[in-house]
Amino acid sequence: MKLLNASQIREWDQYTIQDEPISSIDLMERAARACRDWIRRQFPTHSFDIFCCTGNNGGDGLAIARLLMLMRIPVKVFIVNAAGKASRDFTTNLERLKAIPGANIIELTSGTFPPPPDPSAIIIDALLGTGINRPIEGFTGEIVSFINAQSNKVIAIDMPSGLQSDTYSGTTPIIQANHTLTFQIFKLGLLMPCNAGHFGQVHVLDIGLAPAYLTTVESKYELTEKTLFASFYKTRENYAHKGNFGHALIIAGSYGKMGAAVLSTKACLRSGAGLVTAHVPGKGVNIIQTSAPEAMCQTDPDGEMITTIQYPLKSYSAIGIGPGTGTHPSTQKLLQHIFNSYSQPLVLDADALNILSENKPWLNLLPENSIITPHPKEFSRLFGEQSNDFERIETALEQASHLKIIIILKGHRTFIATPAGKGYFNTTGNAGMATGGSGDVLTGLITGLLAQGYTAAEAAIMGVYLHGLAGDKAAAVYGMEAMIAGDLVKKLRFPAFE
Ligand SMILES: NC(=O)C1=CN([C@@H]2O[C@H](COP(=O)(O)OP(=O)(O)OC[C@H]3O[C@@H](n4cnc5c(N)ncnc54)[C@H](O)[C@@H]3O)[C@@H](O)[C@H]2O)[C@@H](O)CC1
Ligand SMILES: [K+]
Repeated sequence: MKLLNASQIREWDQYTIQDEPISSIDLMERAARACRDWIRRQFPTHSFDIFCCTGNNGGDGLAIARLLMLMRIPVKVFIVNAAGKASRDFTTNLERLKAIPGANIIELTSGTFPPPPDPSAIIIDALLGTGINRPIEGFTGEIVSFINAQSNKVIAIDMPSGLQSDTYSGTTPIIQANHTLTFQIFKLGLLMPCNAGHFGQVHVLDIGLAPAYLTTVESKYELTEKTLFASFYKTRENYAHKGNFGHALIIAGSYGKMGAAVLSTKACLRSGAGLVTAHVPGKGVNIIQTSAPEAMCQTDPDGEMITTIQYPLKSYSAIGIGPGTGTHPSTQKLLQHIFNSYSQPLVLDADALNILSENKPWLNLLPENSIITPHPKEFSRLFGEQSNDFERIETALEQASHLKIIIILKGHRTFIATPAGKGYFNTTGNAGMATGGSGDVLTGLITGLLAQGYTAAEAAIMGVYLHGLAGDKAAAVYGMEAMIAGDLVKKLRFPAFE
């Protein structure tokens, strides 16, 4: 699914209004009904204090208030800056609400604050949505602070008021919601970790915008969903043999960190690679051969770390380097040798990234379409400190296109930057994956996908998606706390496509 910016979303609304056709007020009603249904399902016994400004987000709030009242649910409506310029659909919805007997509508002007809400009431924030084009100030800002100071649950409609959908919002007054009911599609601002305290849990509500618009619109960002995965996925031929699925080499491990080599080798085997070889320190041979008997093993002349490769690399269709290798100068020298002698894409993680951050000019030696998988700290060590998450993904895109590599910025919504200038946010995975060895599994998996002939961008997107999916399956069995990286390997599954 493409991600759209605020002006594209406005265009999508207008497209739907003309294409369906549907009037703007009826589209608002459809959005309000979707919110009412969600709210009723989640909070069937609560009362609601609904805060509205006078634009279309406020119009949504008024329509939700009316729909809840019609179900005999207690609702209070507060209109903030009632004297401000009202949108047409806000005005229509205000008339409709006033026509309901017993409608409790309170207009708030500068300096008048509402009484504290009933402790069991839920606050609905329908102050401002995607129309925001400047920081919230003045009385509206004071109302935002008033809402944030209450201990009541807050549901934001479309966007938490004050939160920009496309850019960094800074430290101006912004609603801190427990839930955000956003319309039709994720917004960039609802994917950024720095905004997590504002959006809470995000629920995308289908308001029936015309799907045809999405096929015509250009977007820099996309979500990795099953349909995207399916568009890359290569079905296996009945007569295929192991030679069709590449030979992956995993260079990993050091004394005390052989687990990293085991995890990435096993994940590489589960990726579907035809053959997998693990290059490990001499003393690690028994560990690998016992725990991953399906893999072959090359041993380093050094017993405890990786220093030398004495065989030609060109017979390997993909190489993954870094899990648990350490950063000893001999390992660094080997890495430089590989950069200079291997021309196919590499997958680099963990200590390989630490080595790169100590030798930044080597970034320019990376074979085209190599894949690096930094977490935010590793990313800063490689490319400098960023002041916020929006800046970080922009830098990732710039560096991916400058260095002609794929950058996988790991996090809750892992971001994949491609050299073509496109960015993908992953939709699978959970906080249980924040555990040692999880990254090693990802490295092995992506290396194995590359070895099978998937392009670097495809391997990165599929690998990250499958890795998260395995995490979700592991969390369903063990819970987020008890799951460990080895469970990700066990739970790796390719989705079934009809
Ligand atoms: N047909 C449509 O366009 C639909 C729109 N919908 C709702 O409409 C919202 C967008 O509505 P609007 O474009 O009217 O915008 P908003 O309701 O988000 O904001 C209203 C107006 O406030 C002003 N404003 C901007 N920044 C401000 C600030 N910091 N402080 C105070 N005022 C500020 C602007 O003039 C803006 O147009 C969406 O978020 C969604 O909730 C939904 O009803 C679905 C259908
Ligand atoms: K809002």
